[in-house]
Amino acid sequence: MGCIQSSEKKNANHRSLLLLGIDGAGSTTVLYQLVQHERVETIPTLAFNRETLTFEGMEYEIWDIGGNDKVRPLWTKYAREAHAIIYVVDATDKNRLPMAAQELKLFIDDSENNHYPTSKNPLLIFANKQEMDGAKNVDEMREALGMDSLPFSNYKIVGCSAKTGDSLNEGLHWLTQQLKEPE
Ligand SMILES: Nc1nc2c(ncn2[C@@H]2O[C@H](COP(=O)(O)OP(=O)(O)OP(=O)(O)O)[C@@H](O)[C@H]2O)c(=O)[nH]1
Ligand SMILES: [Mg+2]
Repeated sequence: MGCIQSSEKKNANHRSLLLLGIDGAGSTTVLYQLVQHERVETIPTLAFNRETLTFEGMEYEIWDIGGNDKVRPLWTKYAREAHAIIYVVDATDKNRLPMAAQELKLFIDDSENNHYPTSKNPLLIFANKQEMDGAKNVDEMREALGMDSLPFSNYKIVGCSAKTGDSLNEGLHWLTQQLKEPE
């Protein structure tokens, strides 16, 4: 296992995305909804899943890294060559929201040490499982994740449901706008 390597990197429309989130947040479900437009039965990701997706003219290589606490230390290793991060949070899991916030902060601190420019690159947060009762909305998530104290100047939180596919494309559309070369 190592950092992201790609022979396609020279393509001006190629971008690597890192899909992260603590275990059970739904990152693998997000991945396959984006790529296959269907909800797949998942098992916990022990290492990573890698898929490619063409979206609005961008050729994405998406790396979904497991969120189990044994795998989390690998997040920063994959971050070096990523152009953007998608962080998936289970908006219904109030007990584990502090952990999701803490892991995002740790990732950022660690990434800065690895020279990953988290303060410049865009961050998309999916507040997932919105179709369930009691899911926290975007404002509640911003507060729960302590976004005001994180060094991201360019982030967006999108409420979504990976189960139904709702609003995933809205999030990816925003990210694509951020990643396009200025004309
Ligand atoms: N209700 C609901 N369940 C979801 C949604 N997204 C994912 N799930 C469920 O949440 C569970 C975990 O989903 P995964 O996609 O495997 O989670 P993960 O973040 O990849 O977890 P790890 O691989 O362990 O890091 C599964 O039972 C999914 O079906 C959603 O939008 N709504
Ligand atoms: Mg997974």
